Amino acid sequence: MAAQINPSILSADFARLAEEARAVEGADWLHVDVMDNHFVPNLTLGVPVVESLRKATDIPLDCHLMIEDPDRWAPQYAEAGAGSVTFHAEAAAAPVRLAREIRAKGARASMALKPATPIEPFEDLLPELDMLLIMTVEPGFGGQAFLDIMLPKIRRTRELISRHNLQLWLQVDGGVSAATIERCAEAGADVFVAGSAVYGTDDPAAAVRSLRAQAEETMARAPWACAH
Ligand SMILES: O=C(CO)[C@@H](O)[C@H](O)COP(=O)(O)O
Ligand SMILES: [Fe+2]
Repeated sequence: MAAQINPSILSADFARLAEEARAVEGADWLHVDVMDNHFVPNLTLGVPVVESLRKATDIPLDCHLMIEDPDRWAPQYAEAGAGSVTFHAEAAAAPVRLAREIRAKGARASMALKPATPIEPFEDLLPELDMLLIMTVEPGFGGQAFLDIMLPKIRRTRELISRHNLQLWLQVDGGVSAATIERCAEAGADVFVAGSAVYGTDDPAAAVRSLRAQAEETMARAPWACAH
């Protein structure tokens, strides 16, 4: 079973984003953290940068919107060229309508849960999504410590995906590194965001390959993956 590794550019050099995208050649997606300084206490980038990044790399863009009012703004990221658009459940007024609008624009629809947000209330929505993002840190910053207390939520989410026989990807985001990726894969994640664990190294592309090998080795013996 394939693991997907999505380097987060939040840990890259924003003055050299095109070069930093080239530095992770071979990554499955480029994770683009959009922050508005309202939903989270940090400000990063918006649609114009996504449009430029789209022209600068062939790696598909995985936009993680940590913004208020995604119902209004999220479709514009699909139009800007994002291959996947993640909105936060805590910020969306109408998540089903928003997921359908993102899909209608040709992008994969994804929803994120902050650490304190349970998965169970969203069980019936899962068929409307292509990916679910479980935050393993509080959103807003890279380089934070992984929250092990999120592992049960990853397991419960994987169980829901299996029970309903969904093709939903399960992404983890925050503190994912060589020290934590195996726990995430064992619990049921199959898409892994890594910012500081990739861009904090001398060879980001090698870090991507190494993380993917670790995740796939773990998935190969994980009961949930064998049941697929
Ligand atoms: O969305 C976020 C932070 O809010 C993440 O995508 C971080 O950018 C991941 O960085 P690391 O924890 O891997 O350094
Ligand atoms: Fe993110």
